Amino acid sequence: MDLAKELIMAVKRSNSHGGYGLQKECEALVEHVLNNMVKSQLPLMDADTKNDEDSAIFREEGNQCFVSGDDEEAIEKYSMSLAYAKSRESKSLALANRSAALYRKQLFRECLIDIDAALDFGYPEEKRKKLKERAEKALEGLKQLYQMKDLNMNDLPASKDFKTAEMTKDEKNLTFIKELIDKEDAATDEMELISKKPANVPRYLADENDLKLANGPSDEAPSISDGIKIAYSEKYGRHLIATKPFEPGDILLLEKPYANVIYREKYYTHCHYCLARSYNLIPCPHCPLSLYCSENCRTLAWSKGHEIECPIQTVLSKLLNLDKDKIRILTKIIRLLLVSTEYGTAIDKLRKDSLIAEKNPDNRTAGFTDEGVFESSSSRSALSLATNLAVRPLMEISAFACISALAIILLAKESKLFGKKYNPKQLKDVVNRNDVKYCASLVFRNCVIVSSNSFSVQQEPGVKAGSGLYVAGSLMNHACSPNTFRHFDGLTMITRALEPIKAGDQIFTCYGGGYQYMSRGERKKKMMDEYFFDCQCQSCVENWPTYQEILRNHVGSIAKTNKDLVEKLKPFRQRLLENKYDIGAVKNVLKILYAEVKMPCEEIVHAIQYLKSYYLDP
Ligand SMILES: C[S@@+](CC[C@H](N)C(=O)[O-])C[C@H]1O[C@@H](n2cnc3c(N)ncnc32)[C@H](O)[C@@H]1O
Repeated sequence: MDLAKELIMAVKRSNSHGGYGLQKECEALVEHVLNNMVKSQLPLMDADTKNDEDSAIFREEGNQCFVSGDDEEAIEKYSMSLAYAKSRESKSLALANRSAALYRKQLFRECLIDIDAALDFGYPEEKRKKLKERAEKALEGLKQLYQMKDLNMNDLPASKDFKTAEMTKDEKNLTFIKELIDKEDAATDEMELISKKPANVPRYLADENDLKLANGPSDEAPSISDGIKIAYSEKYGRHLIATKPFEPGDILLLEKPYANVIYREKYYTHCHYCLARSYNLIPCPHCPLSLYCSENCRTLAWSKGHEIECPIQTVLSKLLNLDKDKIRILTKIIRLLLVSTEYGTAIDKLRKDSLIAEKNPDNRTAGFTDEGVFESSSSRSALSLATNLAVRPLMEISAFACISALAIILLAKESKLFGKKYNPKQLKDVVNRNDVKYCASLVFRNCVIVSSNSFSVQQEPGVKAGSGLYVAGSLMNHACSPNTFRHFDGLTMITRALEPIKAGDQIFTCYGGGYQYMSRGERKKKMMDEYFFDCQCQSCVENWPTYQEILRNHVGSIAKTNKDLVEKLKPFRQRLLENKYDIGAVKNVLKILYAEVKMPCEEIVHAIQYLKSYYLDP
């Protein structure tokens, strides 16, 4: 058996449940791959940089989309053009063109911000007349929009979404737009109208006022409700068990991500830092790949990793033989390394902490801090998440080891994480340094941790903008018919009860293979291939029909068989006919139905859809 295979087998044999207990084996494996990699010819590392030629190409593509009436696509292309633009003139052209598409999309506020920025960047004098006319029309449009909404400018709500501090420099100054508005009094009102963003308060917050865990936070895991405990068993690994009852809609987990990244396909539509959809993206001044919704996000991102990631990202984007999945995993493992080592300043501290964590033989409390807490922001807790190393195929472990070695080479060559940037000749020595070897083992562990534990961040229903590592959320096991569902407030993941939950029930989430849309065979295969377990949830054991089949065949319907129950539900049905978002009525329907009938049942399926729409509909 060759050495690499022997090292992989050692990793598999380490048989640790979570991320701890395999440090030595991981380090040996990645060290071996790293040493081979630096001895061989490294791939050409060309950087994707800002340049006016590419900016012009994307601007032209944007123009074609604009002419064909596709404003969304045009805005995205113009954002690309802005990101690649090097000269002030190219930036002004991209911004001016984006403002045209924004105007047509009736995004008047965003249109005005772009016009102002275009003028600020020195938009060519001979074309300014048209731009200023657009600004006047956009201002008019904005006023009409507010009148239509019957909103007094003074009533514009200063919601929690209105982040004054996060407005871009251009938003705050709006110098040129100010010049357009001549009367002083009017100018104040109109400037207010442009800079104040109408609040977009989610429906549930209007009712609930604030997001709060049902029963408050637990002492052992503050992101989890006090009515839930962390448990461990051979069959389920770590998992969550209710110790108190919950009603549909109750918040069971409320958690910010330990680390998050944007998906590549959202680079030019979403903020790289907070993952919000933005039509006014502003670019990183150094690379053509990262854009932000505000100056505040741009500044925060720089100090929280982008300074290190920026040069790596530009090289990654041009590396041959790297498909989308490999780039995605590389981005995630580098981000996780940066967060856990506090951007390279705490490598030694983390190594010492790992030694303490490795000594805990108890699978249930693996990753608990010295204070006995499973903490969403703690590196010790994050690095304790399930790795599935013992059951992963050899090929996958070997691919992860190669990806990890590549990550370390990129970090050593392109960033100053290890003190300075090293040239190819120096790499042989660098990779044998203890801190570098430790980081190599960490990125390898990160590969297996993120592949078993990441959640997609969906701030708008159905739109997966990026991926986050939610440490406490990762303790939830999967069921194809889960008793919870998730939604997002910014980056915060909110997990709510979908049905009445009893003390003693396990808390399940769905990893993506729901019974509603997938056959049992497909689901079981997905769970085995991606998460290495044989799903034994109720919908798998009983082979429930899909949603479509339940609705088409009226599966389990009470309409004809249970007249008393139908009568009991009548007042709530009436309320829902009048207002589909009457959450009190939905919760009552679910409580009554679950007490008297079993799934699969057509009426429960309907009620679940009402519950989800209340929290998920825009
Ligand atoms: C996100 S983790 C969940 C927490 C994990 N049980 C632990 O011990 O940390 C995902 C892994 O948990 C295990 N798992 C998840 N759902 C399961 C289920 N329904 N039955 C058995 N194992 C499950 C699988 O090993 C899966 O790869």
